[in-house]
Amino acid sequence: MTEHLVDPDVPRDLHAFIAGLPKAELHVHHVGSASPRIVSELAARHADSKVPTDPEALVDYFTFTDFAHFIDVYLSVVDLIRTPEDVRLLTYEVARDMARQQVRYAELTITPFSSTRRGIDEGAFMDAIEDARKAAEAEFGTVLRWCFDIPGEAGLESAEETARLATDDRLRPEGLVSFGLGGPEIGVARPQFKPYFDRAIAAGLHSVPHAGETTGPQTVWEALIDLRAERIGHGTSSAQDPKLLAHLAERRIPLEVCPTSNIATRAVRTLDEHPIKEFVRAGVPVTINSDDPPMFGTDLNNEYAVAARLLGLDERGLADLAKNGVEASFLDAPGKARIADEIDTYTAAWLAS
Ligand SMILES: O=C(O)c1cccc(C(=O)CC[C@H]2O[C@@H](n3cnc4c(=O)[nH]cnc43)[C@H](O)[C@@H]2O)c1
Ligand SMILES: [Zn+2]
Repeated sequence: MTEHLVDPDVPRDLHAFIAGLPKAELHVHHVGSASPRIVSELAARHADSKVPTDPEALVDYFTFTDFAHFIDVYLSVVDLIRTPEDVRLLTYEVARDMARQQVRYAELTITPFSSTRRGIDEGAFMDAIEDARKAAEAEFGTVLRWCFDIPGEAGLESAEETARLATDDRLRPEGLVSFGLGGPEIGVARPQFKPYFDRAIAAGLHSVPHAGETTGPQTVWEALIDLRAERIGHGTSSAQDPKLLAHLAERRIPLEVCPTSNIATRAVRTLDEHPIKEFVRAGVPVTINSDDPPMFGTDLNNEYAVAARLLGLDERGLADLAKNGVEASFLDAPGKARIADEIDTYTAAWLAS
């Protein structure tokens, strides 16, 4: 258990249960998962960077005034990823951190445009993530899949490049399962990305845009209608629209909820005001995720502890939440059944002990 992340309002044995619970993570960013250990190593490799090398100083550096400030800091860490070897190191080490939290399966959101525009060769980039994926699965037992996302604020040039990298048969990596849209939402209308999502969907990818993180429920409707979203990244403002909640519940469209992220970027004022309870009450499938965990001073286990507190969950409730993540994933049916069985076996053994 990571001591600094122990929520005093959650019993210690529930923290211990969460720490051992097999989990799937569906909303977590590649660069945003770089721990102080990884950031320090990359910053030391590239000494001209303004990113601190001292893990202690990173805590202050990762304190954000608003979403725009978060993106500025995020891009300064992106600037540390300069070579295919940096890409491989980041990916492999992120998987190691996930395995320590009993993450069995993760869909990692990667922004290839940010790397290719900084001069990393596209083929070498794909080889680096695939090499790390295979090594991580063999060595840590964590299965990684990729979501390639458009960094919305970088415009349609980035959308074109992301769609090309995701759909070109010579480049498209084996682990790619979905297509997303990230970055700021204010001033970056979702419908303009429809042609790129159409191409990705035609190529067999699932649609998982961010929507309703920093804007209202209309953005979530646009993600559903224009981008044919199968899951919604965040979807926080959906709580403001009862018809939207009913639609998400009826169509079984999961929300990728990341509670601590929403506080860190000031999208929600306090955890107690987080709408996760409304989502559950409305019957919307809720999954728990960490988004950019070290940047937000959290990890997936802590997000489950936060959810346990906000939703009043015991071990069985937490196991159901973990199974929501498995069910909402893009794993095949035997893969889902394997992790769900593992969750049940673990929970039964825990309750019997
Ligand atoms: O890479 C560039 O050169 C570049 C230029 C202009 C704009 C951008 C971006 O907008 C990058 C945003 C980046 O942020 C990622 N991200 C991480 N966490 C979140 C989140 O909670 N909500 C939205 N976006 C997030 C996202 O994957 C983009 O890659 C880049
Ligand atoms: Zn995100």
